[in-house]
Amino acid sequence: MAAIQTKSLTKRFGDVVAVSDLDLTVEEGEIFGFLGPNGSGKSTTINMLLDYVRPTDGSATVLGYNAQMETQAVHERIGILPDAFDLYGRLSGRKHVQFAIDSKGADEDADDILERVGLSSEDADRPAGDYSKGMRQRVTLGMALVGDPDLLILDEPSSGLDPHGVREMREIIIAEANRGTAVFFSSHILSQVEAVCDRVAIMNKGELVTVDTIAGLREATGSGATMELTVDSVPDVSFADINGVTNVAIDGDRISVSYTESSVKAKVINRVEETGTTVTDITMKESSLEDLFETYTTHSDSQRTETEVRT
Ligand SMILES: Nc1ncnc2c1ncn2[C@@H]1O[C@H](COP(=O)(O)OP(=O)(O)OP(=O)(O)O)[C@@H](O)[C@H]1O
Repeated sequence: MAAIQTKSLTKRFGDVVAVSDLDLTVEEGEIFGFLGPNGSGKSTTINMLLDYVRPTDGSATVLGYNAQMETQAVHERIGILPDAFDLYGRLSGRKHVQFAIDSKGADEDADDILERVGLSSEDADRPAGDYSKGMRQRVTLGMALVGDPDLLILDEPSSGLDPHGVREMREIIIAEANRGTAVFFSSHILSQVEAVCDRVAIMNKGELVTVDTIAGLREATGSGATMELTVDSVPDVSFADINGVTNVAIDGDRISVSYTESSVKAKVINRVEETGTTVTDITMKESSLEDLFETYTTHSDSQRTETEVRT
């Protein structure tokens, strides 16, 4: 059973097509990144999964339950970290978590949950009105973890966090996934997605432009990595027969080889050294996730398909 499955899911607000014909499957236990620039339809999709917004067309299931017809069953089995959740300033973090435990009828220990999200006992007893953004995120995430959900839906879990907070949030997400929980999270902080996600979907202007692993995206866009070799003499070799080499450029004593498969590196170096040339230095340049993201989302026509990207 899929954690999330949407079929032709569509939402129009008047003339604006916020989400168009979305077919998406998130498997059980998977960490799935839902990416896209502002206004690309991420929140609207999440809101349809939670039945906060009704689709114009299409359907969605969450943990096998119909998101529109079996909303209560969905909400009982998932944990949600909304985009902007206000804590009650006068209540402590511990009281918030305890409140979530009581209202879900769960029998968990608030302290265990607070420990899982890294909120110290001292901080947990202070009023939430005094909390930093990172501490508020921890409490909200703690509330989402109550009831041991099979799926966590996190809308921009890292927004407003400093790099340290982002790293900690990432560690919490990985720890929860290791407990078997599927995690579906929207983000535009691409480096975070790269570090934790099994797969990512990229939305642009309401349309799904691709679903793949990060490695798969690199391969599909041909924007793999470049290895630059500094050599003591320029060898007379060709790399054309090496699978995965996409470009070769020679400039003085430097040979730049772009490739999409990492096995290429050793083959290229061997080929150069077989000619008697000595490689004196090697530097690597991987295209960043930002580059990949740009490739998929800055196209003027959002109707682009995976096949077009590949060519
Ligand atoms: N209630 C609404 N009424 C009218 N238009 C809406 C409504 N909600 C969203 N939209 C529009 O739908 C489109 C998708 O918005 P959505 O909030 O889903 O994008 P997003 O990818 O979550 O963006 P962000 O990263 O900024 O949160 C936008 O053009 C937005 O203006």
